[in-house]
Amino acid sequence: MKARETFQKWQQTQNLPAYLKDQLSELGQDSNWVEDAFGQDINFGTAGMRGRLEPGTNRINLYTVGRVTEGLARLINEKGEQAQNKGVVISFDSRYHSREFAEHAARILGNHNIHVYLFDDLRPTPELSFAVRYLHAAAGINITASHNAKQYNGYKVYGADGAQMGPEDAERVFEYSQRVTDIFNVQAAPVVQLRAQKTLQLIGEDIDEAYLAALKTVNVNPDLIRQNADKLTIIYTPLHGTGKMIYDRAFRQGGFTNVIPVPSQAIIDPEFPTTKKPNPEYRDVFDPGIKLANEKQADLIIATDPDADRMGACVRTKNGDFQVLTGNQIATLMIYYLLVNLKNSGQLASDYELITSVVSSSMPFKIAQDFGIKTKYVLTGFKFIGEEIDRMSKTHDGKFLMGFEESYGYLFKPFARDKDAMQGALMFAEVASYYASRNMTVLDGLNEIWQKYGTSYEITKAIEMPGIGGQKKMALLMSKLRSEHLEEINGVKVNKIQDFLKQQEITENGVKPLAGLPKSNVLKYYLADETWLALRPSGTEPVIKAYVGVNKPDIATAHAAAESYQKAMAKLLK
Ligand SMILES: O=P(O)(O)OC[C@H]1O[C@H](O)[C@H](O)[C@@H](O)[C@@H]1O
Repeated sequence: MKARETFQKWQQTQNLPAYLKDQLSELGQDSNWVEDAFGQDINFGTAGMRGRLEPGTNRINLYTVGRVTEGLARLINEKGEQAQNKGVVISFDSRYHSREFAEHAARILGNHNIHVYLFDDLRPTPELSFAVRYLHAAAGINITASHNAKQYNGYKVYGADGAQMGPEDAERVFEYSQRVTDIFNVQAAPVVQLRAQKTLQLIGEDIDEAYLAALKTVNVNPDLIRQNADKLTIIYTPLHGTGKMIYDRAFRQGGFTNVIPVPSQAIIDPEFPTTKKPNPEYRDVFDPGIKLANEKQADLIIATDPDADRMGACVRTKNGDFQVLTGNQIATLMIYYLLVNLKNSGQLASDYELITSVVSSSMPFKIAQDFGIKTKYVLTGFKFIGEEIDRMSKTHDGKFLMGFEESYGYLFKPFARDKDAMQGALMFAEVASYYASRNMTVLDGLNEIWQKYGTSYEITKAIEMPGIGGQKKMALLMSKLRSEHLEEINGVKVNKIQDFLKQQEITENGVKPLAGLPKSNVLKYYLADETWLALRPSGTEPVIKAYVGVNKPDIATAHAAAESYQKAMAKLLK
């Protein structure tokens, strides 16, 4: 059906809630919006479905949530009674309509006789991942748009292993959802009936306790933490979201006794009023934390995004200012600390494995290789780290030590199979304790690592290309660059190009197949000066991402080089 016809059908639908009707008449004035919102069905990206909270088949609303849940329900029904009884765990974040969508999904699954465990209140994404495994459920759903702006919501789907569904399963859920002929008529059973039948079960504190018990296993040197607890004051912000539900107990039981929340950001609020985007990548989200840190003379601020899967940190510099660390820098500090600790305690084994994405820093890999452990690259999306952990657990080939992505995602203990900001926060606080025990700050620690391994510095830039026009532009740019086989960038020779879509590796000696990873629209360039560059359209936001990683003798040179490469990339994307 054409976009306009579908739009008209929505306009004529009687029972549409008033807020959607209002949005339809307001936004529907713009024909580009109609084309974008109704021209296609919203599909799975890097981390499930994500879109603006608006009417439309390419948006997140009660109907698109209903349709995809119906797809999941049919898939589970097809697997049979055992899968139905194992059930689905559902959680939600602090966004507008999150609870409503979660309950709607519960009622649709219940209508298919599928057992549902519904969290009684908002909870972190990693806790949902943990709960799927803990309850031996068949699947999980989380209603969240993670770190996106307040206008967004989303739908993450998990498999029985607790990882977000990989592309094949997600494709099946999508396919099944496409069999729904009337998006306005997906059947949902009444809550009272589902409760009476015991098909719908509420969960909450019971899972919190189990998750907290698991979180106790994350820190590797509790004595060190205890001995240095007084030296460390941590300011913590949940950025108006789910971290609020668990952080206090998690830090306290870990031995971190001086943790002070940022009051204005510890209010659960779908407006995210203190930020433009509640994303711990950005300096402005730390502003209230910096103010508090100055009052309390704290050197470290930890932030978790609204669904508490991303963790970021801001640290005091020598001149008293504050600096936001990149996800790569945080991961570098963490892996170095972990490996030093393993070595010092005589537990370092060569089958430990570090997993990261092809667009993350090469520094943690350099460190891991120096300590003689295994390393593995996967595509962007924590589900691929989840898949690799699953492979290891089945084959016993490799022992999971850490997974990370430059996008502020870390995991250490596989009781959760998605990035876990609570694990990240506990580990980073331990890293800070380690340096405090040596009368150093984490920035001193980073400098020490750079002196040993050389300075690596990465910048990721996201260039906005919204709507269907933006999608077309991104596709054109990628295919143009793909065909160009650039020989130099910014005056430096390109030694190798990896094309993850064509699965080819291009060097001056010709074209070789690139094996080992599924197809993905990513181009990666390796340059003669140890720089790598990558380009890919984001799977969670309407942006194209340009990644630059340089390796230089010192940080000032590295900064300058990375900026200059970013400018060169921006020109390529004109
Ligand atoms: O670059 P994108 O496709 O937007 O994805 C960026 C990140 O988004 C989410 O946080 C996913 O959970 C991550 O796995 C991913 O790295």
